[in-house]
Amino acid sequence: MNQMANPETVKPVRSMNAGLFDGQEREFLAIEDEEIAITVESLDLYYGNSQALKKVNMLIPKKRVTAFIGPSGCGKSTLLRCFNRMNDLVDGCRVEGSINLHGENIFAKGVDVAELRRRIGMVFQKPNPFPKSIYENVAYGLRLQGVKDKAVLDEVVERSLKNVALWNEVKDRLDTNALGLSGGQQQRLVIARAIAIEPEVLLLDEPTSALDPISTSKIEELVEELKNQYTVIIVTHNMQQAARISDFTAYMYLGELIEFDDTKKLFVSPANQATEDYITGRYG
Ligand SMILES: Nc1ncnc2c1ncn2[C@@H]1O[C@H](COP(=O)(O)OP(=O)(O)OP(=O)(O)O)[C@@H](O)[C@H]1O
Repeated sequence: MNQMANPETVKPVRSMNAGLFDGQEREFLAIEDEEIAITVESLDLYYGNSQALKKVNMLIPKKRVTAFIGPSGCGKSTLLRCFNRMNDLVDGCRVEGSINLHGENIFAKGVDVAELRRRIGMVFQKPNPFPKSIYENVAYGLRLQGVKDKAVLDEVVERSLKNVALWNEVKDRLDTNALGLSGGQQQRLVIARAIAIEPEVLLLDEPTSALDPISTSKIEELVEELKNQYTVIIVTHNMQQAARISDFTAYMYLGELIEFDDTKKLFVSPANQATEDYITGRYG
């Protein structure tokens, strides 16, 4: 699979998808010009006898948003969960191949998985705040690291909540239970909890699919901000969302990476017929 389409094979812009990019006038990004955060090489993953990922090769650019799209069951979440070795928790799951995070193989013997998960934060479809105060949710990771200084904790809690645009909504009730927040607020809180410990990468697994449109657009705006500091990888079923917020998109099908490219390029001028069928709604 070629990571990038040959410019000579680029077809005329399809008007149908071009509309998704109104107001996004920019040059196509080329993976070759990007600093790479994660390198996936020849990755196979099996759940028991069933193969869920097949020889996936992929470069994830640093401080960009990369979206994984594809039909249900194609392996998007499985691949995402590989990056912080969440699949280790699944009985009978086995991987072959490698994933390098800034040059280190995360599957190598001796890798500290807890430390890996500190470096690679994850947010799930359903917001999962702890049944603790708003403050303690954000301070949680730092407390685990042994930070006790109240001034440090206060500063990080405030900064993290400001970064997710939640501070003004909660600053007067930091001691109340986080479960009392709305779903959209909970999801922003969970993202604040993830960034409080300054991960390098943020994995977002369909972070807005349980949210209303207003909360969804707040999270999308937030993702735009987050990429200034973090490498963001997002699984989404929503192609408009991928078009709105991602820089690069990976289209997966039946465990294989079919196409990976600049998002706009992939949507308006895909190199692969299977990608085109999917993004134009002809799939299935
Ligand atoms: N814990 C598990 N045990 C066994 N098989 C699994 C497990 N998790 C996923 N699978 C299988 O692996 C394949 C890929 O699933 P995965 O959830 O990664 O796909 P997906 O593209 O994220 O799907 P969706 O969009 O529906 O969330 C599917 O065939 C699924 O049934």
